Amino acid sequence: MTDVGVLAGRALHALKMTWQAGRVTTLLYLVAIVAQGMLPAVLALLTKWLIDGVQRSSTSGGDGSGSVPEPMLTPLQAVVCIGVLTAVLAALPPIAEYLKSRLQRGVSLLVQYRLYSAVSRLEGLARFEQPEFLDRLRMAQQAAVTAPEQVVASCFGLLQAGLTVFSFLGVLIAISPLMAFVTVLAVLPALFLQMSISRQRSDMMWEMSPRSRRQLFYQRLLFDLDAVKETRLFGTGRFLLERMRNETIEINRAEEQLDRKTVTRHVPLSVLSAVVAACGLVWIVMAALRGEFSIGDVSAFLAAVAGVQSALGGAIADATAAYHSLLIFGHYLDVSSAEPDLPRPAEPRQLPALRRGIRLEDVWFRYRDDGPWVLRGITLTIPFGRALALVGLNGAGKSTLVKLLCRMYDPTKGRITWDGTDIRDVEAAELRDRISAVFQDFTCYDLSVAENIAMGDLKFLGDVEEIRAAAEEAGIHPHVARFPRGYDTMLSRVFYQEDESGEQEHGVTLSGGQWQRIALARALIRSRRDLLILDEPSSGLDAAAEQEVHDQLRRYRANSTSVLISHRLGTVRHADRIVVIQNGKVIEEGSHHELMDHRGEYARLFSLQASDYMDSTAS
Ligand SMILES: Nc1ncnc2c1ncn2[C@@H]1O[C@H](COP(=O)(O)OP(=O)(O)OP(=O)(O)O)[C@@H](O)[C@H]1O
Repeated sequence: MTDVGVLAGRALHALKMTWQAGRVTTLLYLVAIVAQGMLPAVLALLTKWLIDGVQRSSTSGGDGSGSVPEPMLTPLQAVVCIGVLTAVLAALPPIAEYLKSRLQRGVSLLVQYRLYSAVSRLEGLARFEQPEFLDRLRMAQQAAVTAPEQVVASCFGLLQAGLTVFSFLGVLIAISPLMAFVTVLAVLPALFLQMSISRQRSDMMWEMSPRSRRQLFYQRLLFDLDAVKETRLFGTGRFLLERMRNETIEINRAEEQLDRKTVTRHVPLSVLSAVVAACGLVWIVMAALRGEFSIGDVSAFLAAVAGVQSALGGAIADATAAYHSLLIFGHYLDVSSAEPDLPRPAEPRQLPALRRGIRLEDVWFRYRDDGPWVLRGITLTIPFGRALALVGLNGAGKSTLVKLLCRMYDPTKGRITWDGTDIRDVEAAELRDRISAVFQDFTCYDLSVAENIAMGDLKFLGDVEEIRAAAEEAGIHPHVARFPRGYDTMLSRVFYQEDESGEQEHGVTLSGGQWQRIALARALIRSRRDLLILDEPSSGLDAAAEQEVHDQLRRYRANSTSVLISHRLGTVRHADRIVVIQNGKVIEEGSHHELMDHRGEYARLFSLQASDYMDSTAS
């Protein structure tokens, strides 16, 4: 159970955000809530005065005598006030609703912006691979949209209910303290029951949240475009559907149990509350018949019992909603205040333009403290102005090494230097600004061709010449030239684009190889960077295209510092230096000819691939 102090802190935080989202709106909303909370009791009091005034006039001929106390207003004044206040009370709900929606929109904007800014401040990748963080992030995304507004709405709802209850009790105490006591007594049993049930409901929702997350996961697999392909082919749709159904059944079962408990306890307690209220009514009617209370008092009592009961019911519902929202809001606060995942240098150093080279010195790395070592004491140099190739079997650690070069993670042991400067002493953003890359698992953005390419360097967004030059270097320009709207063509299956007349039209779907060229163009538009990383840049290309892209890249890489990873050894043979990695260690290093003469792993792999081609041509 989360502690009350923590929940109060979160509620204050949510209220502060609401205030920041719109001060005037918050104040107006508060006024509307206070008015809505107090007006019913004021109306009950006015009604009592009206009835008492009418009774006095009818029993004493208007001379003001008799057992009924003299009301503060004449019947006419009371009627006018009742009319005006009833009109105000009728107008308030839509106004309050409008103010609430306005606040909700402001808060959502603020909260979402803060959440996603906090997520973008995480510079490394490690957090995004922790299931616990991802779960929290998912809950925080949910919370970002709904929780603050729910917390605020619930807090204001509680305030309104509290005001209604206290103002009714105030009216009753003025008539008779005993009557106020009977009213409270009548609602107490139901109140305790609701409190206990609401706590159990919140706990149940919390316990069920892992199931709800799994339910969402299966749901997504059932309509996600990439997943649908496999679920159709492998026929796994029904299997996933069943799993989703089972999660839902379990959640429903827990809800059903609690609902049954609520009904079986609620019915007798509600009856008890009604009996106490009825006894109170009998008592007050008897007392009125004895002349101890006026008819106005009886009417105020009836209004107060109904008002207090319904307000308390509303208050409990609001408290339950607030409790649940505050639990979820905790995830938002955790994520938005998450510490940086990569240690920041106390006094960041400037990164000089690369002149000598990048060096890995005895670099050890594992993804988790309890995981296996992926890199085991790698020492190698990427010389300035030279092309280095990394070669090795699947899982050898090549991509991991590249991620360390970009400082997506820090080495567990050892260091990486840039002309002698440890890259941990430099701001990660400054380091990355010096690097361009095509990753093995590059991103396909549902954006236009031009935007997809300019994502490599946003200063070229809108610069048609630069975008086209990068596309030509990557060999995608001839394809783009055939697209209906050239570089403005949307590359998406899930979004439409609008033509000049505002009509929606389909975008273009690219092949894997075409996407790879777009990713290459994105890396190439990031020109004049110190280091170019190419992790399998041509794996999806046909043989002729691969040859063409590599010839192009060779010209592009001449005299610049680059790292190329490829399983096609024919494409790495021209590199100035080739490093062979096996099980996270460098086992061979040299030029293509040196390594072939050495007759080690590289020579074995190269001959294997070459013989494969030879066999194919021979047969
Ligand atoms: N994010 C990660 N978390 C945990 N382990 C990982 C992660 N990424 C990679 N690994 C593990 O690290 C090892 C090296 O993976 P890496 O991707 O660096 O190999 P690679 O040489 O690039 O392989 P390939 O040629 O298949 O691309 C593998 O055993 C892999 O399972």
